[in-house]
Order: sequence, then C-alpha cells, then structure tokens
Amino acid sequence: MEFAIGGRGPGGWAGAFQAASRKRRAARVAAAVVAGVAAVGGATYYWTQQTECDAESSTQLESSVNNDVQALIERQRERSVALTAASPERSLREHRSTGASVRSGTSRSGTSQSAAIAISRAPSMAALKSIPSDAASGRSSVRVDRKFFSQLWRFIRIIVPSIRSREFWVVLGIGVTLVIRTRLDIWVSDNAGDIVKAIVARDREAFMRKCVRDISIMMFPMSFVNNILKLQISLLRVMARKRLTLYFHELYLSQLTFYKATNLDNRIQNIDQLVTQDVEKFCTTLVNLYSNVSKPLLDVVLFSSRLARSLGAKGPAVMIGYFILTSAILRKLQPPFGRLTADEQRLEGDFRLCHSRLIMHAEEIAFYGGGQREKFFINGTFEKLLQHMQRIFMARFRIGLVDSILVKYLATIVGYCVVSMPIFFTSGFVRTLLAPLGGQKLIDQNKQADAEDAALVAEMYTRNSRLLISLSAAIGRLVLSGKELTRLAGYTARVGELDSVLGDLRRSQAADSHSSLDAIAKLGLEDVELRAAMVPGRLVDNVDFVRFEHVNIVSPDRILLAKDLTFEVPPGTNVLITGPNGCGKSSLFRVLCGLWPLYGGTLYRPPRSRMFYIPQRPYLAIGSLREQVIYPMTTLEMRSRNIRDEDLQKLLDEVHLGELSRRRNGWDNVCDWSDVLSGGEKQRLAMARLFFHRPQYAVLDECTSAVSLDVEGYLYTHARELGITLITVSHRPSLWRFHEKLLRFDGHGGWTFTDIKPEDIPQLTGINGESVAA
Ligand SMILES: Nc1ncnc2c1ncn2[C@@H]1O[C@H](COP(=O)(O)OP(=O)(O)OP(=O)(O)O)[C@@H](O)[C@H]1O
Repeated sequence: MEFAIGGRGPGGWAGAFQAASRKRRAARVAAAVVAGVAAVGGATYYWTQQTECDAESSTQLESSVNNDVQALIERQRERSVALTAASPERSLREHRSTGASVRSGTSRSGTSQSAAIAISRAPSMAALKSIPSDAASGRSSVRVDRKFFSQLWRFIRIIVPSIRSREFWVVLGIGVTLVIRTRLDIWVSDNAGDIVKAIVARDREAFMRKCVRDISIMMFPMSFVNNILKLQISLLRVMARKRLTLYFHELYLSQLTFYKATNLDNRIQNIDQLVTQDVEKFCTTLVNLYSNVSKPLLDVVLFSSRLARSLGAKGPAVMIGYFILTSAILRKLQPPFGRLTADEQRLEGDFRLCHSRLIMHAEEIAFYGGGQREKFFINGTFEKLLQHMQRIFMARFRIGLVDSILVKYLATIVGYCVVSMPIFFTSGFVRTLLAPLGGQKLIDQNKQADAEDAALVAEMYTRNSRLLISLSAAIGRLVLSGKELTRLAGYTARVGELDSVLGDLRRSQAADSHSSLDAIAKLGLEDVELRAAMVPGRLVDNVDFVRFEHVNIVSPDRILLAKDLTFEVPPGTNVLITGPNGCGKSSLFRVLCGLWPLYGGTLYRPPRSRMFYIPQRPYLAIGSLREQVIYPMTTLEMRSRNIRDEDLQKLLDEVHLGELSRRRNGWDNVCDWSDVLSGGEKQRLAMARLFFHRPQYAVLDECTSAVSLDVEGYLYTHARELGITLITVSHRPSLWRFHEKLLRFDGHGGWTFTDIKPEDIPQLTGINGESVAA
C-alpha cells in the first residue's frame, strides 16, 4: 500500500485516500497539513534570510552616509591650515606642466650654484606624494584569495589578541550558544513530530504534555538563548571595532603619521572615512559572517547526523551534494562584489569630502557666490555614487534570481524528493535505486508503520521533513554567505590599504635616512644635482641653539628649494625670513620641526619641547577657552603645575583679549572657537598660548598678519622680555625692527643671511606721510 503524505497534487491525495478508512484519512490530512506548514515555513525561512540580507545591506548604505561631521570639520580645518601654509597647488601645477623642469638659479655670494629641479618619478618612503599606486587609483584587485585571507587573519589577530582576551571568550561564548541553539532546534523538530503524532493518534494526554507542558517549559531557555546570542554578537561587534579603531589611531596619530598621510602621501584620499566608516563596516560584516557561517555549519553537522539516524546517511548526503554543486555554479556566476563594495566606499568618501569642503570653506564660497558651482561638484560626485549603487543593485538582482531558484525553490524540491520518494516509489527500479541512499530503511519503517500505526508515520515524516528543511536552510545560508564573504573582501581591502599606507609611513619615520637613500637610488642619472642634494642629513636635537649647516631643502615633489643652507640663530638673536611666495620659507620650518626629511648637512636644534610654532591661521582645538590657551597641555596637567585661571587671565590681558573670558561665559565655556573669533583675535590668542608655554625658540609664520601694528609691537617686545628667541616669516616691514638677522630667499634656490642694521629698517609712513617706524 502507498502513502502520499506531503504530495500537493489532488491526484496524489485521491490515490492515497481510496482504500483508507475515514479515521485514517483524517489522520493523513492532519499530517499533510503539518508537512505543508513545515514546507511553507522552510520557504518563508529562506525568504526571510534573503530579505534580511538585502535589508541589512541597504541599512549599511544609508548609515555610511551618516557622517560624524564635527570630527570631520576639525580634521579638515587642521588639514586646511597645513595646506594653506604649504600652498602646494602651485608646486603641483608647475610640476605637472613641466614634467621635469629646471628653474634657473642664482649664486649666494658667488659660492653655491643653485637650481631648482623637479622630477616626476622615483618613489620613496620620504617622498611618496607622486607615486601613482593601485591604492591611489582605487583599482587594486579585490578577491577572495590568499591575500584576502592573510589580511583577514592579521585583523582577526588584532581583534582577538590572545586566548586571555575578553574578545576570545565572547567568540567562544557565541560558539557555545550556537551549539545550544541548534540542539534546541532539534528539540523543536522532535517535539513537532510528537505533537503531530499525538494529534493523529487522538492522544489528548500526549498532546497536552508535548504541546502545552514541554513548550511552556522550553520557551524560557529558548527565548534566553536567542536573545543572549544577539547580545553577544552586538558586543563582539563593538569590541572588534574598538580594538581595530584604537589600533589605527595608534598608527595614525603617533609621531607625525597623520601629517604625512595627508600631506606627503596621495595613496589614500579619505582617511577619515576609512577610520570611521569602513572599519565599522568591516567589523560588522566580519562578526555577522562568523555567526552566519558557524551556525549553519553546526546545523549541517547536527541535522545531518540526526537525519542519518532515521533516513540513512545517504539522504543528507544527496542534499549536501546538491548544495555543493549549487555553490560551484553560483561562484562562477557571481559578479565581483568585493571590488564593487570597495569602489562604493571610495565614492562615499568622495561625496563626503565634497560636503566637508563646503562646510570648511563656507564663508569663502559664500563671498565668491560659488554655491551653484559647488552644487555642480557635489551633485556630480553624488550622481557617480548613485550610478554605482544602481549597478550593484542590478548585479544583486540578477544573481538574486539565480540564487532564489537554485538555493530556495529547487532545493526545496530536492528536499521533498529525498524524504518522499521512498514513500511514493517502493518497488522495482526505484526501490533498487533508492536502496543505497538509505531509502530501504524508510520503506521498511513505512511498511511496518502502515501495518501498525499511521500516527507513527506522520510523526516520522514531520520530524524528518523539518530536519531536512532545516538542513537545507543551513546549507543554503552557507551558499549565500559566499556573497557576504565577497563583501567582506571589499571592506578588508579598504582597511588593509589603510593599514599598509600607515605602516609604510610609520616605518619611513623610523628610517627616514634609509628612505632617502632609497629615493636617491631611484633617481635618473641626469638628476646629478638632486642626487647630491638628497643625501640624508644629520639631526642634533639636544643643544641650546639653532644652526643649519649645509642643509638642502627638498619638497615632497623633489623640488630643490634651498641649497647648502648655513646659518645660526643663537639664543636672544631674532631672525626674520623673507622672500617671494613659494620660495621655501615655511618649508624651512617643516625641516626644522621634522615634518619634512632632512637632507645634506647637519641641523642643530633644542628638543621639540623647547620649540613652539605659530602658523598664520592658528589652530583652535575642541574645548574650553582655557584649553585654547594651554593647548596642547591638558587642564589636569595645568592644575598639577599649580597654574590658576587668574594666571591665564593675565596672559589674555597682555594680548588685549582680557574681555574674552567674560564675554564668552568664563573659562569652561566650550564652543567652536574657530567660528566665533575674528582672524586678529585668533592670532592674539595664539600669542597668549606662546606666552603661556614660554619656549626657548618660537617659529612665527606670518602669525601677526591680522593684528594692528601697535598690538603687534607689544607682542614682539613682550616675547623678548620673556626670553623667547623668535624666528619669523613675514613680508611686513614693521617687523624688521624686532629682529637682528635677516634670511632672504631669492625664489630660485639662492639665499643670503645678513645683519639687520638700523639703516636697513624700512621707514613706515602714516596716512599723512609721517614716519611711524621708530
Ligand atoms: N606638502 C607639499 N607637497 C608638495 N609640495 C609642497 C608641499 N608643501 C609645500 N610645497 C611646495 O614647496 C614650495 C615652498 O612652499 P612654502 O610653503 O615653503 O612656501 P613659502 O615660501 O612659505 O610661501 P608663502 O610666502 O606663499 O607662504 C612651494 O612650491 C609649495 O608648492
């Protein structure tokens, strides 16, 4: 006699019910309903998985546009100060238009011939700016290959540093919870079978026991396990992000890497985007993948062994074989999602950068009336991003069609066939065919069951079909997680790029002289002068004076800005530096402070802690008014040195800013100081900062250009009273009288270093033509 449980066609049902009694028919209907529900449940499960996956990716897209604007503004401001001081555009324009240009030089006292040479090759650690790299072009390959796994392993070791770390225990905890959850799932399948059996057998007592009592008891641990799993996954995500972000902060913010990464290296454009967004996405995808892969893996093992017990080992083997075939097909058809994801993140970064530039330069743009022009730029980058996203959606749509057919629907058909065929086809050829698949066992069980109890068949079928559907779901999820893996490859490539650039820069700091040699080795034979100029210099930073001895200043674009620079600034002797725009005045300070590599001879200077730099647009940090004056010292440090707010008030009074603390609600008031202070006020605040720190040497780069002449005079006199030796860059004739020496660049690589005699001091004339210099 044949069974037709689970068959959906009316013919199958008719055949099955012909010889059956009313009682048995009802029992079969119940069994079929349960099996149908299980099938629908399985299909719904697949559908939910797919939808969740899509919903998650769209949420990720949205959240990536959600910027930490404040942090960005601060970073952009900092960058803007550096770039304004450096005015790199001019150099880059020159450099690119000429390729290899030679600017004619002049002699210094007839001794040193100087030529400013620009070249356009030779990558080096010290001068990476002109390297066209894969990273810079954003076209490096992103695949699930050995490189990906080795990068991934490196980051996993950062996230989970040892088996004693908290992260390790959370990972382990998730594993244990997953095992418990799978055991509970199996219990649910068994229990469902028992309930069906009780219904079919009209056994009210068994039904009450299995359905009401057991589920009432088990719902507590089941609910606990589900939610603790979610909690553990969220915790692991946060922990991973914390570890990785702090690791990058350590690389990026130590020494001068943050300067070099944004000013001397063009391999990555949006470091802020990488550190804030991409790291977060990498961690989220990695943790999700861990739970999305380990659970189905466990499911496959446990469900297969459970199914093998009732269906024979070959039953689950057919299912697994089907999915291996499916995943091979999907792998062939899969678009390059890793590359697409990495590109998407890069375009997000460009879009974000346009907006942050608008915020940073809002006032200038408003004065120029450049709103429309900016809209054009911003819309352009946004349009590019949208087009790329649409490409991704279309690719997902196409592969989704194949996914659904292979992983959902065909898999369901195969699953039903595996469970049902021994029931429908119990003789002849099919029996022979199915025997090795474990079907014989089921056939025998069915026959026995038919003779004895239909309830047993219903129970067995319900349990097995649920288990098989769960097994299919698990393998299906494994197949689909291939897509997630390629997305992870995209994020890994982005984060890996950040890691390698920051690592390079850090190593280059540790071995600048090495990199200089490296750079020289790669210069062409015709670059004779540059070869000679780029010999690594020597730094002596424990003396009481500043002395340049045969130092060459070479820009990151390999332009020789000043050759054989030799002069001394003894304590108490102020030096004024002048020369045309772009001749290398600020670059001299960059070399002095160690931002640019030292070439040529020897540089003697006091330690960095005894030197102070004030740029034209002083940097104002996030924080209170007190923190502006004492920057980069902290309030805690200030208190520990017994410095009081009254002392700071005196400093503000000295720079004619005494009203500020009262006008701005005291010393603890936090606001965006860059916005609320005028240009002159900012410069005076920076002078108060200088007086607070009282360094031995101060480098002033056009830092009083916005203050009135009388205040400027007072500031310089007061600095001298405090014993601060000044090295000043300025075009203002009014400042000559506060300096003893003059370093003059001629704009062609030449320079002179002379005394400033009283007769050299330019006479200033007031509005009515009277002299105001003295
Ligand atoms: N980060 C950089 N990368 C490449 N070139 C740079 C960089 N910073 C500065 N330069 C180039 O080095 C040259 C000297 O710049 P520097 O800022 O020293 O000029 P400056 O004499 O201070 O000019 P100004 O009087 O206009 O402030 C310029 O041609 C500039 O374009």
